[in-house]
Amino acid sequence: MEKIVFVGAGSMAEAVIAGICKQGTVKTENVFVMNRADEARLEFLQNTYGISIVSSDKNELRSADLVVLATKPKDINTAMEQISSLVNKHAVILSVLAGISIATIESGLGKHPIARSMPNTSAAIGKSATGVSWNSSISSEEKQEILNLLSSIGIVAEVEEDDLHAVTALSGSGPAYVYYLAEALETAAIRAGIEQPIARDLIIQTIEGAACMLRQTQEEPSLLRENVTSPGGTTEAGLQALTSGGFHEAVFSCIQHAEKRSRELGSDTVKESTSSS
Ligand SMILES: NC(=O)C1=CN([C@@H]2O[C@H](COP(=O)(O)OP(=O)(O)OC[C@H]3O[C@@H](n4cnc5c(N)ncnc54)[C@H](O)[C@@H]3O)[C@@H](O)[C@H]2O)C=CC1
Ligand SMILES: O=C(O)[C@@H]1CCC=N1
Repeated sequence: MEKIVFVGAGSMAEAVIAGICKQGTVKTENVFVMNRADEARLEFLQNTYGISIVSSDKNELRSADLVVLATKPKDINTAMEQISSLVNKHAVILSVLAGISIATIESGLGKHPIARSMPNTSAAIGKSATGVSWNSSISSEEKQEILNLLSSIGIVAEVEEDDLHAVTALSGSGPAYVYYLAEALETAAIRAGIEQPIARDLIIQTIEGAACMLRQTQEEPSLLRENVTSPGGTTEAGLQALTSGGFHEAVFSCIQHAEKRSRELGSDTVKESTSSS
């Protein structure tokens, strides 16, 4: 896919742009970006990644091979109204929006080949964990091109469309849970007397080391946990505190609430488009 237009120029668009530009997946001069109103933001992306800004007549959409939808879910109906008459009828559409169904995109833009994906912000360093599903109009060549593009920003799993809500809860939002854990560990470490920069370094290495152990050893997380946990030792004492603090219930509830919210984002958008038509 030669020419790519990003509709929406926020954090997720930047993470994908950074990933594909760094990996050399596409030529930067063939990547265009537009947003609602923030010229300074577009200039920042242009200066940082060497990509181009969509012109005021949005003519680039007419010749785009791939249009990436990257607005907030609440803004997608308006965005689709603004671009639908301009988008090249052969263009593949790649959505990164939480909750928004393929059917909603088809009703906004017509019958295009559509890939609905859920990456995460680690795309910026080629480490996204992305889920993707397809509509029936997409060809196997187009699927392969999207898989190549998404693989350049991390790992990709093809899933049923309905499972994207759970994928969103798990790996779309997932980096935030890990950062939240890092914040809590750092606060606790400082309270225990460790200097902040030292605490930060130890935490980063601990998270990275544990993730690498999971990948490289291919062992069960429970076995790796048991290997750390000496009977009557410090880890056992720490884990007991997590268990009695409701750790499992909290994690279960976290994923459940995030998944539910993803479903709501989709149905809010459908309601909004029905009430405005
Ligand atoms: N931030 C994250 O970690 C992730 C976000 N997502 C999804 O990515 C999408 C974007 O999220 P963020 O980048 O965080 O949001 P953001 O608020 O940073 O960016 C949204 C962008 O859309 C633009 N926009 C709004 N209306 C527009 C219109 N009519 N035409 C053109 N551009 C328009 C805004 O100007 C802004 O540049 C969301 O749908 C979210 O669900 C998916 C995975 C992870
Ligand atoms: O919080 C959100 O709704 C988006 C989707 C996944 C990550 N951020």
